[in-house]
Amino acid sequence: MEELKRLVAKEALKFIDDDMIIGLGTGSTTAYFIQMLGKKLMTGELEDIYGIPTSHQSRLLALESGVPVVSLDEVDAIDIAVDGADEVDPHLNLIKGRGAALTMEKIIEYRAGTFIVLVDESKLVEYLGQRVPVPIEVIPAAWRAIKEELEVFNATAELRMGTKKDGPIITDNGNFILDAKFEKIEDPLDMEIELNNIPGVVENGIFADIADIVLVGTKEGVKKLER
Ligand SMILES: O=C(CO)[C@H](O)[C@H](O)COP(=O)(O)O
Repeated sequence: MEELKRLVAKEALKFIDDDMIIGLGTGSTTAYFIQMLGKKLMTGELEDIYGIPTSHQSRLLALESGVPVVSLDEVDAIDIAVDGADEVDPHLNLIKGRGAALTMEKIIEYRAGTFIVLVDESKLVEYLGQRVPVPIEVIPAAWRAIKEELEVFNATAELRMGTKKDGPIITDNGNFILDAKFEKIEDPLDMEIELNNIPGVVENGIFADIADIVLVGTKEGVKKLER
């Protein structure tokens, strides 16, 4: 599995040129990409690259790997964003947010000229919601009301708990995460909009219609899917 992650990360580097502003995703697959990008900058194979991190994780890793970082308000445009995903459907709609960084990820990736997604073939699904719940970032005071309101969509939601912390996890933005299990998401774009219409929802992990390219790591090599 780690080999497949490395493989797609290496493939993503082929899309990178000098003078680019790159959205840096969060998670274990993108971590390989950030480290490889750092190496190319150190050897001089790439120059004048700036990364826009989508989380504390990607920011710290970029700094450690020698990738200079800037924030969204310092740039006019983002050339490319590279990130992982938890599910990819046949139309390249995604579920993201296992790493709880979905809000900043969507802010950056929505605005990127090209959004490249890195997954292994186990993440390909027939419909969204097949394997994983949809993470929803919520304002802490509203978590219980939102959990109950999600029943309208036949979803059962759990407050995500910390592992090396007592109580719920706190996102980079100071909020909670509800993991909402849906029976089947028939219309990802509609559901993405509906969820964001609930007062107290900051953002949800359905990324409909924004991925341009999905690089899929398989035992036979990397497959490129395009929208
Ligand atoms: O959405 C994410 C973090 O919020 C990740 O990109 C997603 O969970 C995939 O992670 P990994 O590459 O470790 O499987």
